Amino acid sequence: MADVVEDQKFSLKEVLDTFQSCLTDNKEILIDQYVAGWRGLVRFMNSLGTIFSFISKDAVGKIQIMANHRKGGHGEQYETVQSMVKYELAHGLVDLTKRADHPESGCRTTLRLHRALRWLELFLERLRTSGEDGKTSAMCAEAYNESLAHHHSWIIRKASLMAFCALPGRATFFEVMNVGTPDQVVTMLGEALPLIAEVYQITEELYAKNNLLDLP
Ligand SMILES: CCCCCCCCCCCCC/C=C/[C@@H](O)[C@H](COP(=O)(O)O)NC(=O)CCCCCCCCCCCCCCC
Repeated sequence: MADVVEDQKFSLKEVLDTFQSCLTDNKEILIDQYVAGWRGLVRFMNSLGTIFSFISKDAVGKIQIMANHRKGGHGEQYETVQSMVKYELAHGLVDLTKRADHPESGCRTTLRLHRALRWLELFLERLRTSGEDGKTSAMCAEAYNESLAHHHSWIIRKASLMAFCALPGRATFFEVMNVGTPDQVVTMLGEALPLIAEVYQITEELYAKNNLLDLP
């Protein structure tokens, strides 16, 4: 796991830059950069406390699956989300209706991260527009209930909502982001969000077009 999540100081700028660099000129999504964006986010989450380790563990597992696809014999087919979808569908490498021979397909793994990206977008938007006394746990829970919660079991929903209660207040949260003053954080969020939303939208449309939005 050490090669997946290194112990470096997190900066939100890094996520902004990484998600920016994952979009090619013709709007394809580069998997290396997409996965690197998630690595940065997981690193940040780890710095918030061990209560988030069950989330971190799942995310790291998925990051590792995608890294393995890239390192594997067909790694070049996994350069972008678009080429991955084309390759895996053409070769019958995706379990479409029930989990069977391909529980670690790139398509279903990316779908899980993709759904989490929607949570991130909703959460960051709430953080950006919140007042000084805004409650991060409530913002996080609202964003979760509007997105990922629809795809999680009762027990995962309960555990997640409990973990969110351990989130630090807005001021501390902004400090840990390591970006600068609260105003600078808000500016950074304003710059990062349209890119995250674009990456999400492109993936959503690609998955919808290929009937992949409900992969088991
Ligand atoms: C900062 C607070 C962090 C809040 C994180 C909110 C996301 C909550 C996700 C809860 C996942 C619980 C663990 C288990 C999940 C799996 O069941 C489930 C389904 O997988 P399966 O089909 O293979 O079984 N997995 C998933 O939905 C993927 C979850 C991936 C979560 C990645 C979360 C990374 C969070 C990074 C936070 C960074 C905040 C940055 C703010 C500037």
